[in-house]
Amino acid sequence: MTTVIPGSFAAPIEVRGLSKRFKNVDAVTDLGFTVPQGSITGFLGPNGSGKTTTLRMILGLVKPTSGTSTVAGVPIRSLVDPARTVGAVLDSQSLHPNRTALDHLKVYASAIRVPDARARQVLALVGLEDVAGRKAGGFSLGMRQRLSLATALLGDPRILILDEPANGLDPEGIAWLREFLKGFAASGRTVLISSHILREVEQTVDNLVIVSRGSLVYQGRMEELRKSQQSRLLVASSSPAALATALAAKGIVDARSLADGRLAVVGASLELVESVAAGAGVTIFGAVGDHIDLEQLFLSMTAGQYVAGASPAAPSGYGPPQTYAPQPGYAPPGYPAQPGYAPQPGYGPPPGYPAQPGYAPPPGYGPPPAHPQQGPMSGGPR
Ligand SMILES: Nc1ncnc2c1ncn2[C@@H]1O[C@H](COP(=O)(O)OP(=O)(O)OP(=O)(O)O)[C@@H](O)[C@H]1O
Repeated sequence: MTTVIPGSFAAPIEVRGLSKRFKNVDAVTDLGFTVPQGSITGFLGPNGSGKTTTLRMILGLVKPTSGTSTVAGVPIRSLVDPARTVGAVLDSQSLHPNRTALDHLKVYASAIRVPDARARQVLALVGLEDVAGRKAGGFSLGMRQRLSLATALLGDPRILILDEPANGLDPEGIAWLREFLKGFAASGRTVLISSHILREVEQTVDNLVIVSRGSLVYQGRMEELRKSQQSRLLVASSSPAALATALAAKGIVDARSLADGRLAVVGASLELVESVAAGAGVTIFGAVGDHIDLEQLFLSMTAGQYVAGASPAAPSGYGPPQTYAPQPGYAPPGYPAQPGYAPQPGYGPPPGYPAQPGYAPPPGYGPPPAHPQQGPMSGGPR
């Protein structure tokens, strides 16, 4: 059961008309979506479709060319205590190799002014307490991912943003992450998790935002997308046209001719098709079941066949749900209009966040100078 956090009426993450152009590359174009509270929202798209750029804009690490985004109802730079509202992992590779897991966490605990004791707590949360004294340089990819996640959890945030956290994880690691995130969301908190492989997050996410070439192609609940998957029968017969007519007379109207001469029939069993064919004097030469899986659907959506707001155009009768709009209830009534987002010169993480790799913070800003490599919001501006 989802717990609603009192007083938090704004959507955890709201993106409106967001665009980013890098010189001559349109990385993100007029993107809009809402991440519902308590959801684990998968942010999916092929490599280069603008996911990381979007996450960086939401986190205030990249200045949008146009559009707005809010976290907990306000532009991220307006959050009073950002690390306690949102934790993010953008790059788990940027851990200092000679620093122990515990020391790494203490550095960032100090930067966001949480007690050192919290470092041990988050290590336990991600199952790394046994390697607290080991240097991160010797960590496997999975351990690095966990340590990055622990860093993001230091401020006990109610929103987590994770960029490809399942990347390179083995099935056991993915299963662990799934259970962790489900537990996180079950307490009413919210996760936005990106991936370029639907299968990787299919069992984890309950809501989806799918992008292709920087634009939205689908937004909605996972179960809606699942429902759109239908099995069909591919029937070879002596007269596809006569069979289609006979099926239509029995109320089976979704029967289409394929280029190979077979009839693709949706919503009828083989027994029914055989009996209708027999009644119409049509001979069936053979029939096979055909099931399109979610990954195929995802690939077809991101191959540019579908556009946001349009009806699916797949000739085979398969496609995503007809409406790509947010689900009812996902945009709370009375949700306040977003103020214009006016990024500051020298755009970067909001005050209260440690420095990011590649990010040049103002003097005196960020964690201890030795190795400002990662924090509750890791990664740097591009
Ligand atoms: N700093 C930059 N300068 C120029 N182009 C950039 C920059 N950052 C990203 N891009 C381009 O913007 C597009 C979107 O990249 P982005 O990294 O956001 O996509 P992505 O969906 O996260 O991809 P991946 O899954 O490979 O990380 C790509 O064409 C990329 O080359």
